[in-house]
Amino acid sequence: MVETLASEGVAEHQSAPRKKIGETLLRADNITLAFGGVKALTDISFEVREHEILAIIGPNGAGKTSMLNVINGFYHPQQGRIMYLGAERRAMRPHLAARQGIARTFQNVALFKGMSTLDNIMTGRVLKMKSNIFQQAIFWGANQREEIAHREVVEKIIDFLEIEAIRKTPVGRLPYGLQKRVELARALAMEPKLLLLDEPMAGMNVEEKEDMCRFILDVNDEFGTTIALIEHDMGVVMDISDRVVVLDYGRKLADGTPDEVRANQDVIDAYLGVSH
Ligand SMILES: Nc1ncnc2c1ncn2[C@@H]1O[C@H](COP(=O)(O)OP(=O)(O)OP(=O)(O)O)[C@@H](O)[C@H]1O
Repeated sequence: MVETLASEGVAEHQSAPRKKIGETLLRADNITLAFGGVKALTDISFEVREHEILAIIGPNGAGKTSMLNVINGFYHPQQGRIMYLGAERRAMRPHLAARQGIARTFQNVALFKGMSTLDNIMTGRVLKMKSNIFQQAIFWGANQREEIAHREVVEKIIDFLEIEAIRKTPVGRLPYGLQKRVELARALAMEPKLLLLDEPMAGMNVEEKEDMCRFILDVNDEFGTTIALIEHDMGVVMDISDRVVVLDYGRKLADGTPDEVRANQDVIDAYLGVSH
């Protein structure tokens, strides 16, 4: 359910400058994406700046997930282009986008349920591994050193996200909030420049949401990771975002700071259901 902009906590929020936002990391220029007769995105342009937390919001079906799928190369728009790290990005597959530093989590947790937390997070290192599985099977010398280096990165992330206690637990046995945290850990294991989070708080209770908010802010602060997230909880969006892009029926309705977006009449109308 989409909450209204007047949800609890929003009115009191004062956005305080926390950090220095950098240059444009990624820019979407006039993106149009259609599935047959359904236009999911129409002429969408916005940018994601280094070190910021950008929220993409909008009612159900507004095109938010489609936009993330365009950014990570899963969908190829019929029109428009993605500029990334100062250059136009050619059509690519998600694993190539991942190699370029774009990692994501999914609306419904997408983990290997029978595998442990540790092994799931290690899969986030696969694209960074130099040795192939045959070399790893022999496991000596350089391969051993590489394995140890990857483990060190993963151990740091486990420590950072406070999931030591569940490192050996199969993720299918974990409560939903912790599964979401493991998915975040796996995305972080890719050491992304741009982290895409699709509804990171969906289905969580208040306490789990507070934890996830804290981890998102910490990742952004301590690793300097740029984050673009989709979230329906307006209290969360207004509290943690530097900027907000609002989509509605596949079109961009507004783009600005939380305060600007909150005061935008088109946004208020869309959320209060004024007819178009
Ligand atoms: N693979 C697809 N095939 C056909 N139509 C699609 C596909 N993906 C998305 N759509 C359509 O595109 C529109 C935008 O969907 P999208 O999932 O991007 O919206 P959303 O804002 O993420 O919605 P929600 O908040 O419900 O997740 C919808 O009308 C949806 O039905």
